[in-house]
Parts: sequence; C-alpha cells; structure tokens
Amino acid sequence: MRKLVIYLSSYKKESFLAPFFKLLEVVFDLIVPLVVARIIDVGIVNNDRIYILQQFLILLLMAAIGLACSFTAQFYAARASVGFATKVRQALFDHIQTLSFTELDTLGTDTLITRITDDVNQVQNGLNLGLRLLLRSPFIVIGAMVMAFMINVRCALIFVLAIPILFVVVFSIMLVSIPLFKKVQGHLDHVTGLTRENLTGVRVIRAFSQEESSVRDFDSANLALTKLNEFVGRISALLNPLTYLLINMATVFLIYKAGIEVNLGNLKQGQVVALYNYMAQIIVELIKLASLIITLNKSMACADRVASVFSLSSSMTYPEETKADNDNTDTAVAFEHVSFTYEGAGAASLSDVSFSVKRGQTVGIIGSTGSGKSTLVNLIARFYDATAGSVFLNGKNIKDYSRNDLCDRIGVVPQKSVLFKGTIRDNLHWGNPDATDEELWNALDIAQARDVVEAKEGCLNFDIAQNGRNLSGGQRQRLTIARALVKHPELLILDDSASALDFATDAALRKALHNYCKGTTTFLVSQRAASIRQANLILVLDDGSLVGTGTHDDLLEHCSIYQEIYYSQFPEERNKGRKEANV
Ligand SMILES: Nc1ncnc2c1ncn2[C@@H]1O[C@H](COP(=O)(O)OP(=O)(O)OP(=O)(O)O)[C@@H](O)[C@H]1O
Repeated sequence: MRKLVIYLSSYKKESFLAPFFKLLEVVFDLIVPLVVARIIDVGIVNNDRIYILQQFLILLLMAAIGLACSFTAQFYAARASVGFATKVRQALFDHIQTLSFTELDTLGTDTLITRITDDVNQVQNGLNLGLRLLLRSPFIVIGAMVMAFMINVRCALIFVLAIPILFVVVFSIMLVSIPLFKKVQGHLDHVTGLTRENLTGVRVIRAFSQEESSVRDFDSANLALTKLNEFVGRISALLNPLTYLLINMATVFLIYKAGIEVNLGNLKQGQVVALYNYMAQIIVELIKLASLIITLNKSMACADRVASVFSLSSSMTYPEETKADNDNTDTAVAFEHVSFTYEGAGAASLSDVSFSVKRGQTVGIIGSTGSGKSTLVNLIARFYDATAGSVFLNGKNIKDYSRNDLCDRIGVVPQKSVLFKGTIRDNLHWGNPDATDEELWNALDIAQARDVVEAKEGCLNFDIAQNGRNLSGGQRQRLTIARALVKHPELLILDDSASALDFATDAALRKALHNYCKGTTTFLVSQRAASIRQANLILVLDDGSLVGTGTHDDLLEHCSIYQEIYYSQFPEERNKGRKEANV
C-alpha cells in the first residue's frame, strides 16, 4: 500500500478536507442527544413551548450544517479516490509496458487485467470510504463515550466495558477474513482467464462442439469463486449479529443502571434518553467501522497485488544511448554459442546455436513444430535475452543498443497477426508515424495487400475492428507485413507470417521482398520448404539445436532433417533423385 501512496500526493488538499468535514459532521451528531435531553428535561418538564421550538430550530440548523459537511466530505473523498485510481491505473499500465516478455510470461495476461481493473477499483473504493469514515467512526465512539462520562460516570462505565469487547470481536473476524480476500482475487483471476479463453476461442469451441465442456469448466470455476465469496461473506456477516447482541446486552444493562440513578435523583429522564442515544450512535458507528474494515481489508489485499506488479522490474536493461562502435562489419547478425531456456521451463528451447548472416542476405529458418524457430528470432529482436552465449547485430552485442535504436532497426511480423482498433492508415503508421500515403501504398504493394485495402470501403480509412476481427487471417497477415515494411527496417523478421497466404501470393510476396528490400537482411521462418528454398542461407532447427546451415542444395545433400522435411513436402523429387541415382 505504501508504494501506492505517492499517487495520492497530488490530492493532499482533498485527503485532508474529506476527513475534516466528516469530523465537523461528527461534532454536530454528538451535540444532538444533548439538545434532545434539554428539550425533555427543560422544555417538556416545564411545559415551555417556546424553549422547545427554539431547541427544535437549533436541531434543524445543526442537521442542515451536518448535511452540508457530509456532502462536502463526499465530494473531496470522491475527487481524491477517483483521481488516485486514475493515476495508479495509468502508472500500472505504463509500468507493464516496461516489463520484458519474461515477466509478462510469468505473471500472465489474465492476472494483469484483473489487477489493472478490478483490483484498482477495490483500492479506489477503500480509499473513498477510508477518507470519510476511518476517522469518523472512532471519533464518534470516543466522543459518545466522553459525552456519556459528562452526563453520568457510573453509567458511562458500562460503555467502557462494552466497547473493548466489541473491538475484540470485530478484529478477530477481520483477522480471519483478511487472507481469504487475497484468495478470492486469485479465483477471480482464474474466472477472468477462462472467460477470455472461451470468448476468444469461441469459434474453435463451436467447431469442436466443446460448448458443454467449456460451460462446465466455467461453471465449476465460477462455483468455486461463489463458494469462497459466500464463505468470506458468512464470516463477515457474523459481525452484525454478534455486535448487535453485545450492544443490546449493554443497552439493557444501561437502562437498568440509569433507572436506578434516576430513582436516586442522580440523573434526569432526558439524560437517560441522551445516554441511550449515545449508545445507539456507538452501535451504528461500530457496525459501520466493521464493514469499513472489511472493505479496507479487501482494498489492502488488492493494493498489495497492484503493488507487487510495481515492485517487479524488467530483467532486461537497455543503455540510454547505443554504445558507439564501428558498424563497418558486413555481418548483420551473429549468434555465438547461444542457449535459451524460458523462465520456469525445464528444458532449453535453444542449445548452443552459432551462425552468422551477411547484410542483405535472406535467411530461411525451418524445423518441426516446437523446434525453436520463433525463439531464435525472438532473441534477434531482443524480446528475450539469451541465457548463455551472445547475439550480435552489426558486430555489436545486441545488449549495447538503446531500446529505440534497436526497435528502429528491426521490423518484426509475429506469428500471430495483431492489428489494433483504428483505420488501416493508423495501423500502418505504427511502423512510421511520418510515412506519407505513397509510402504506405508502396509497403502495401510489397506485402501484396493493395487489393485488400482497395477492396475496403474508404481504403486506408477503413476502420479495423478490435483485434482485426473484420479481416480474414490472410488479410491480417498482409497488413502486419506492410506495417513492418513501412518502417524500412535494416532487419526484417517474418515469423511464419505468410502461413495464411495461398501459394501464389506467398511466392509473389517473396519476389517483391527480394526486389524492393535489397539492402534489408530478412529472416523468413516457415514450415514450407518452398518458401525458404531460395534463401541465401537456411538454418535447420531440431529440438532447439542447429542441425544444418547452408543453401538449399548443400542441405539437401548433407542434412538428413532438411531432406526429411523437404521430401515430405515434395515426394516426387525424392523419387526423381532415386531414379537419377539408379541411371
Ligand atoms: N513463453 C514460453 N514459455 C515456456 N516455453 C515456451 C514459451 N514459448 C515457447 N516455449 C517452448 O519452447 C520451445 C520452442 O518453441 P518455439 O515457439 O520457438 O517453436 P517453433 O519452432 O517456433 O514452433 P512452431 O513452428 O510451432 O511455431 C517449445 O518446446 C515451446 O513449448
């Protein structure tokens, strides 16, 4: 929680005025029973109507001022809590952007969504209530006790006995429920995760008729959350009957004791009413305090979860400026004994990989599913740092590049095409915000996406829906390729990004890339041997190891894994080879 307090610093005035006005309201609340006592003991006993009317007007005035104080306190508390939550949400979002993929993989998207939405809302609620009620309730409890002492010490002693017992009950229940609130948020993460998975994968679920099982999974997660919530709710609900029981017992004892004092002539009837009113105020405030503490506990648990994201820092650091060095080498990318293991994964995804690529070359990367192709190109883009060995870009260790410089040099088209809500032009401008329409069309031409855009209403102004769901898979892929090309990167990485394209378009794309991106070093990850066949260099991966490097012809001669992949896709060529050998 302390980590989050800095975001309240712009709302110091509000954080002071909200409890201040609440305390002013309390002063009036505490005077009311005294005025009522005077109405009974002076006005009614002496049958003085004017006095009663005067006191009644005083009561009305106090109520009006109390109400104004309450509204003002509410206003300032809302301003502080809403402003605070906005700042925390923004800072949390900004902080998440600074985390590396390793931290993002470890935390997971679902919990991050819950933390930035539900958890921050809970903290906002807690702050709002805390600013208004945290001081008010103890102030009223203590104030009412002081007033009771001023009226009659012997009766006030009952208050002194009852209040600590109530505190013990309230706090014992709190102690039990605090850890449970954290558990509730954990379950909420799980339900959010399932919701996301089921909604994003709804087409697959229907295609495989898995509606029933996904509904069953969701129901059971939801039920677990409900049960836990009910359990916590039941524990919290114990508070009211227990506090009421104790307070009512104290009230009965108070009236009994006050009756004796009235008979002895030490107390007037009006004062008994005042004492009773103070006891009632204490009941109300203790119950409010109890539910306030429940809300605050919840908020604290959520604040801890938010703060734990803030306390994570990126395991990846970048220099402010790219270290000055000569860029004269003609080697664009080099791997030296690179190994990589994902955080928490048992086995390495890449083991001792070494190769080098000349500037302007086209490199094909091929291998079976899960062989480490994406992992390899992710290391070039520095999405992850190698766990052993080094990656070099233009002869310089990739860790010596500033973040912006590295980002400017590399254009990545990830395996999963991601587009954002906005026009096609907006999405393409991610590559270069200053690109002219001519440059955008040029990139679209190379990416074989001109037809796609021209067919859409408004062309570059066509509105893409969230996640690009109003485009086909192939259209999305072409637009993401164009987006990377708009950047004119010196290194272009296409991670299986033509998989949804038909063969003719795939071939046209490769030809266009070859013709228009002459100086660009291109990495083409593909499962299709035909897509990488013409590459200057082909890397063959198998279970994280580099088992072949060379041109298509070299590999076809010497690399058994490449032969296996190639001939499985072109069986007629294996037969052709056999026939030639026989002749
Ligand atoms: N974020 C991750 N956390 C843990 N393990 C991962 C992660 N991403 C990939 N892996 C593992 O690393 C290995 C290599 O994965 P990678 O995605 O690089 O393979 P690939 O060759 O690109 O596969 P495909 O052709 O199916 O895309 C796999 O065993 C995979 O399970």
